[in-house]
Amino acid sequence: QKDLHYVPGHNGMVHLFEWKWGKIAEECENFLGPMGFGGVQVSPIQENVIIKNRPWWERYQPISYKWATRSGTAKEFKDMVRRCNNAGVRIYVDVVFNHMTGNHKNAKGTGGSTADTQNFNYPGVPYSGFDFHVSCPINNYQDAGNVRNCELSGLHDLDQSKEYVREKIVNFLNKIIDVGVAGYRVDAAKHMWPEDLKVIYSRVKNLNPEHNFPSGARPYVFQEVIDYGGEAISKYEYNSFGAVTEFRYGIELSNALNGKNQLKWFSNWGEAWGLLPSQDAVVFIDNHDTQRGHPEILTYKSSKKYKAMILQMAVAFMLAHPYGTARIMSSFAFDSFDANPPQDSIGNLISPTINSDKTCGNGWICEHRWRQVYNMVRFRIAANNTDVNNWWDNGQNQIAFSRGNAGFIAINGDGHDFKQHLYTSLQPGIYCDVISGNLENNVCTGKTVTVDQNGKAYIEILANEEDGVLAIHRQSKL
Ligand SMILES: O=C(/C=C/c1ccc(O)c(O)c1)N[C@@H](Cc1ccc(O)cc1)C(=O)NCCCOc1c(-c2ccc(O)c(O)c2)oc2cc(O)cc(O)c2c1=O
Ligand SMILES: [Ca+2]
Repeated sequence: QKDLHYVPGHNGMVHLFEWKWGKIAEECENFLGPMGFGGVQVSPIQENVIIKNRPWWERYQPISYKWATRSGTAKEFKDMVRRCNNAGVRIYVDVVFNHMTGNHKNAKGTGGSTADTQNFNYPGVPYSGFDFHVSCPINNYQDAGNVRNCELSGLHDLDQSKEYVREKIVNFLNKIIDVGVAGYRVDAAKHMWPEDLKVIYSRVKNLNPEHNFPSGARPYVFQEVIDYGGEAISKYEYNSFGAVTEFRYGIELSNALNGKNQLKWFSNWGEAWGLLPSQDAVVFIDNHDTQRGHPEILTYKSSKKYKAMILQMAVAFMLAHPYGTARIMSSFAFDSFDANPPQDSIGNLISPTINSDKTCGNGWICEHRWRQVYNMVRFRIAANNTDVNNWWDNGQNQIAFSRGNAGFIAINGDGHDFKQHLYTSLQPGIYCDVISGNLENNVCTGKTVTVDQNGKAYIEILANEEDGVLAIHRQSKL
């Protein structure tokens, strides 16, 4: 019997990677709330070790469970959760409890804690040698025991089968629930035993009713299990007691839009492709790790405008399709794997500036502020609880489908024009295409689409157009 998890509105969440708490609060009030985004995944809130040059992955080396990072203080975090909840945007915390740090001489944390890492001593928790697995390297992904009980990239591996360790983790997770958070992203879940995770989650409180959650609602827990297939550990070991990140989603869709797969095959996209059950899956195109380690996966890194276009097409498809809970990556520009987030000369994070055209500056990409992205989040809201209907394709990479009688999308992945009269199943009327523009002051700033008395419309996406997508829905009707 699955817990009633509190599932975010299927209108999508955005990962505001490395944003400061105060800035997230503003973004909730000024943009995400008004645009209908379901939630925000924030970077780890627990104190991490300070590493020279401040690589982004220093935040994945905890030194204590104090809420003290470069994103802000405990007070700033609490205030951000309150403001985002009030704006109708839920907060999901990236929690790191598989491990602590690697070996660092004179280790110092972002909250001032010290640790004797060579001797597994973390007074800030406190943890000592007894709380860790004996040091061994993870070196065999065909051996489930090795992957769970040894050190991931040299990071000291906690033993979650120990009552004392469970107690420290559960206390950390419950304090987060107390301030109104809606759930967690569990980092490196693949490296922890499912039965230990099940016990830990069962001890976490229900969501705090003071933040208008349904009474008895359970935290929405989504677990990072990097499973492309072929390893001893499977994503299906984790989805009976929580949601799981579906890593195959981004790969398959990127392949299709990179021409290695044909879009026509996506007519049965979902479990039939070996993906997790829809209600257990968190889906995304790229994430903070794949952006850096997997060049074949689409990212904002638009060395060519073309790349940016097909990322948008992939995100548009993800948001138009009902499968899974969609997460959008919002990044900072980087030119090397380890690159630090935008920071000043003394290591303080520099927040994005918001330009008059709603885009971001200061080295932040803000994919969630791209018109094609936020408009497709609104499409997802308008199409909530409907299925994929009226699938059409041209046998290659031109596809179209409806979502009940609430929405209709067409995608041109071929190198030639898309010109078709198609049944949209929408009410007759004039609709604004939300990819090429907005519905503003009762005018379409982009294309208009006329749906006739029979629900049919002429759909045109020329090969040389900037966006290979056309999308209309019941909220974009004049
Ligand atoms: O590349 C990285 C960091 C990557 C990373 C960080 C957080 C994540 O959630 C993640 O998915 C990846 N870290 C760099 C640099 C590094 C960091 C620490 C260290 O002790 C040594 C090196 C790196 O080259 N790491 C080795 C390859 C990536 O191996 C890591 C993985 C990982 C990658 C692929 C998998 O299939 C998998 O199951 C786990 O997860 C982490 C989780 C962490 O919480 C902290 C980590 O350091 C890591 C992590 O090093
Ligand atoms: Ca482990």
